[in-house]
Amino acid sequence: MRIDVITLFPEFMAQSASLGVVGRAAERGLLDLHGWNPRDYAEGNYRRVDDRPFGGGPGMVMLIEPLRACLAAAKAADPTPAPVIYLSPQGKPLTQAKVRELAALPRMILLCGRYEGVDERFLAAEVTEEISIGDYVLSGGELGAAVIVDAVTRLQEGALNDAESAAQDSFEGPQGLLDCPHYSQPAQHEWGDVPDVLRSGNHAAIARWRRQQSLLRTWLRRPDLLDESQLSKADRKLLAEAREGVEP
Ligand SMILES: NC(=O)c1ccc(N[C@@H]2CC[C@@H](O)C2)nc1
Repeated sequence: MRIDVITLFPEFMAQSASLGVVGRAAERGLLDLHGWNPRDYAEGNYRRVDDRPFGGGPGMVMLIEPLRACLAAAKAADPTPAPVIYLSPQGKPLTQAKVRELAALPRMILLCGRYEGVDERFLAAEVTEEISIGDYVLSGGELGAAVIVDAVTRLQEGALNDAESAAQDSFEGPQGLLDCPHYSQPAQHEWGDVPDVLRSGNHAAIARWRRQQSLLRTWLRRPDLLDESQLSKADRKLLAEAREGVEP
């Protein structure tokens, strides 16, 4: 997958995509990441990318023309069509379903704003969709872009080996349940022992326990994610059994 990021801080994107699973995927050619800096496309000896807002008020607004030239350069670099996605608190909240949709694309262009934001006329003319990574304000869209790069890259075929299978992650299953608890060495510890079932070698029992824990945890922590009408008969039975004696 090719991802082009328009940002005043391309070095930030390069660094965040050089680590761990994403870094390895990039090395494997599963991610082709390019940074584009609007300042490189700003005219004049000050190379302005921002200016004061009409109507007054604090802060600065990113100008149309440097962004327009920068986006044109990114598009000219590769003929593959791509949605232009603007990161902002006014965007549609990012979900794993949206991540899966984006991960299936051959390419996307991520636009990261700074200051008070981008001239509305650029957004109206060039942006396909706005995405928010949560209901809070950041100083730039780069962290949102890094979140999207990470989330879509780990879903690329070959990015994760079996042990890291994405399917075990929260929100990954068909019902989008939270992940179950995980344990490793030591089996006994002053903070508690590993549940016996996990050491039983009984893979059916282990899978059942993990599913039950995911159902219970989702019910306790994120009931908004649990649509019981969508649960199988087996899952409803597991959840009922787990609920006994548990106060939400
Ligand atoms: N919640 C989010 O996804 C988010 C995205 C961007 C952002 N800040 C940038 C700076 C100026 C404007 O481009 C928007 N804050 C929050």
